[in-house]
Amino acid sequence: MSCAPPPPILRLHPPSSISPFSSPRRPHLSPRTCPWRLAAAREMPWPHVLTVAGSDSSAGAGIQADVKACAALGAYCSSVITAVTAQNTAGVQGVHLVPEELIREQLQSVLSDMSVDVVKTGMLPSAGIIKILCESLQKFPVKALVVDPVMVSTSGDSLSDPSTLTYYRDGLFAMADIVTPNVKEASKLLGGVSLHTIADMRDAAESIYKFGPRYVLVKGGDMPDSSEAIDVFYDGKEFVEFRGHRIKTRNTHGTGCTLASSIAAELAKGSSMLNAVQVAKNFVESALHHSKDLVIGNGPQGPFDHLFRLKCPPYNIGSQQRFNPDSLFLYAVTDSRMNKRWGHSIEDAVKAAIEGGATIVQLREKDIESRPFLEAAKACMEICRSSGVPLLINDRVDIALACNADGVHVGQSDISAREVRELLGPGKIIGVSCKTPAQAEQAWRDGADYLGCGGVFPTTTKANNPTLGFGGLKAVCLASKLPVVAIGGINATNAGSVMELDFPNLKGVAVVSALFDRECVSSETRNLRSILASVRCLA
Ligand SMILES: Nc1ncnc2c1ncn2[C@@H]1O[C@H](COP(=O)(O)OP(=O)(O)OP(=O)(O)O)[C@@H](O)[C@H]1O
Ligand SMILES: Cc1ncc(CO)c(N)n1
Ligand SMILES: [Mg+2]
Repeated sequence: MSCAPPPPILRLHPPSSISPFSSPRRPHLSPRTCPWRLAAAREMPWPHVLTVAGSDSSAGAGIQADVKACAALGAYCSSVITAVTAQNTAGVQGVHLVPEELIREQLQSVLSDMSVDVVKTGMLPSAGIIKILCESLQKFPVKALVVDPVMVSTSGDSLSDPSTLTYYRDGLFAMADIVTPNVKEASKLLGGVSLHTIADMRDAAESIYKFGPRYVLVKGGDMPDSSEAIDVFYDGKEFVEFRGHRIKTRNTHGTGCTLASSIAAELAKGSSMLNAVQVAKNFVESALHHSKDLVIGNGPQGPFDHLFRLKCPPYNIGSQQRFNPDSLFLYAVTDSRMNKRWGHSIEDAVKAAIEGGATIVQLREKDIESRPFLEAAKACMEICRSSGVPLLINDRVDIALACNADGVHVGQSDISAREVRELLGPGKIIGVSCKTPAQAEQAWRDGADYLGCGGVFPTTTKANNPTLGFGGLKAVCLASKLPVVAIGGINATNAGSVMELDFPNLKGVAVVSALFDRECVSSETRNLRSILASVRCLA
């Protein structure tokens, strides 16, 4: 079958009413009327954020920041430009508004054709522009709307007309999933109240919530004299304080735009709001950290590097699958002493576990020298890659980096998941051993992918490891926003009872001695897998 390519964009007709450069109206095509869509055998959805914002000539904030942040987080970003600003690291020198009809036209062009998941707004400089946006969103509803009510630049220059306040409060906010003012903007929205403390930020979030958004995040980036950058989140019932390290740097131009578009990107990828805000907050903090010493421009406030992860060594775009929590179903954790006892090499043990149906493997080698460990890890990587089973390394980030493992598992006394994430980059899997709801919360905040919770039963594999029982496991599962794998004393006799607990985020069991302190690792694994499968199907 031959597929016609998209027609070229021709400008053969007389100029339209909008500007001498605009092309004639072309019909808005639906997928069914696009012959070239048939060319794709398997269509892959691409999370899509549309930013409706102003251009920043210094490219640290505005549309330019939004496009970079979305790209860094794996979302496509289209843009409707509301204004063109002349800015640099010293401040805003000029602002020119795009004609309202052309803004309407841009919205129509993108929203009618491009399957936008989330709209994020930045600089909406006039009341008329907000009105046009509300109308367009009514015509083309999207999954979520993130409103960053940009009013004043950090340099103190005004970026919106005072008449917009009413249109934000009485129009756009009611359509918004989240509104993200900084303290100055929150104050303006509330008629000039002064905000100095966290308690003030909470009060402001509560008042702004009354305008109708589903969530409010009052950002504290500009709160003076704090070693932490604290943002206050409110969902109408509860407050959550998002606390991060305050990075000492002049390069904070565009943090607000970046935070809002990162939230939008995560929502477009399917995250919950709380998770999206946490990922966005971590992303801004990491970007500032990696950019703190960069120098661009001579003014007081410089841009930062949204694409810092491209410079991180293990950033292998496309080489890894995204973490699939179902891979925790039967988690095989190796132990060198057990292997020695049975005369197995690490490679043989891993091969046998995979043959028997292990769905993820962790090398937990506590008494082996670094060099032979790395050699074995490289060999295990080949085995795991060829079978599509992820391989994680316990604790040793250096070994994981050197063998390009799929991730690292850390305990409470190892370096934190946040630090591991910094070292490994975004594409790797990070697991954390947790015994309490508080540890589970921290692991999620630190950017981990899953929790190992135990010991569920008494175990001899790990010394001084208190037993949690089903009660402790339940408490962690209920508190955890991450998938959980149960560990500790699990074997063929009791694995079924763990799976029968049926907590939604309890994805599987991790086993050490039940597989590796045995002569035939593959048949032990096969047996355990069939026990697990008799309780729960692996999706
Ligand atoms: N120095 C810093 N270190 C760490 N995080 C910061 C720092 N400055 C701001 N942030 C964080 O960046 C995010 C954006 O908040 P901020 O208050 O700076 O927004 P904003 O004033 O709208 O930014 P801008 O207008 O410059 O784009 C928040 O999560 C805030 O906590
Ligand atoms: C265009 C634009 N949007 C937003 C901000 C806020 O940082 C800015 N400085 N410039
Ligand atoms: Mg801002």
